[in-house]
Amino acid sequence: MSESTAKNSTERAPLIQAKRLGKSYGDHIVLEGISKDVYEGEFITLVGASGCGKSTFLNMLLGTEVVTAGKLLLDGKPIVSEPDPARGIVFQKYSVFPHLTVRQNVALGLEFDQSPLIGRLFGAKRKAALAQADEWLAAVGLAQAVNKYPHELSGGMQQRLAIAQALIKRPRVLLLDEPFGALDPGIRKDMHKLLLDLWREYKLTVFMVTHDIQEGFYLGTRLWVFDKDRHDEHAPERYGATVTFDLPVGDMDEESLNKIEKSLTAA
Ligand SMILES: Nc1ncnc2c1ncn2[C@@H]1O[C@H](COP(=O)(O)OP(=O)(O)OP(=O)(O)O)[C@@H](O)[C@H]1O
Repeated sequence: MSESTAKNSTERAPLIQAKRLGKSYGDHIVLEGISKDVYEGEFITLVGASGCGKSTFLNMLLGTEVVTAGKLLLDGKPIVSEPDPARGIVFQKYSVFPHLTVRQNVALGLEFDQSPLIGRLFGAKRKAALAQADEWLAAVGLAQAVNKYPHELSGGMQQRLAIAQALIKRPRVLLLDEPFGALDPGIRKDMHKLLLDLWREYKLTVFMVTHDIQEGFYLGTRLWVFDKDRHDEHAPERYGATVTFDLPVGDMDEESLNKIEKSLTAA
């Protein structure tokens, strides 16, 4: 990984750049001073205490939260403050239409893109969208479930559906906000394998929030720890969190690991 990072930095421009990035809600500073370059194909896992701003960071990448300090660039340009097919997101909770089949739910992403006013395609275009949905459902292991309704799926299957919904739009950046938090350990393992396979096959750049540090180490090529590096006891909202550790996975020494675990349990 460190070798590829060195190669990246000499040959390619970063896909995403955060420059002194910060986010506040009124007087509440949530994030501050984040300066990072991320290259295409990296897999960043984000860990940190609850409420420290991990989801807020993902939402700025997605464009649903505006940047309030510094810059956040995609391909050298500020991220527009609205969702874009270049960035897909998968949440822990599923967002599906219960009255539509699995296939229809996945095709819907294309229908809304190509027909924003009514969210519906007809004739050959609709057939093509349904065929693409089937391809993505096969890629995530749901080929047998295309005609089922969401309530007929297990938790793991629903999360596979959520991933297919995001991927049908061919995002370059996949944002995952604790996608496997609600799944049993065995199912989680299957989902890890699926995610790694998809990441490699489609050369995705992934940002994934997790509360499970082991998951962060196992899946990521880089692990970011969000924490405050300055505190004001009398005004806790005066300083925001930043990325206090940026670790190439695999290069972890015991001292860093102890510091991370301490910072995660301290808050
Ligand atoms: N729309 C908003 N308006 C005001 N404050 C907000 C808003 N969204 C988030 N916050 C605050 O920003 C802080 C960071 O929230 P965020 O959800 O990003 O944390 P997190 O690290 O993802 O937490 P968790 O791990 O519990 O999901 C919290 O204090 C939260 O209350």
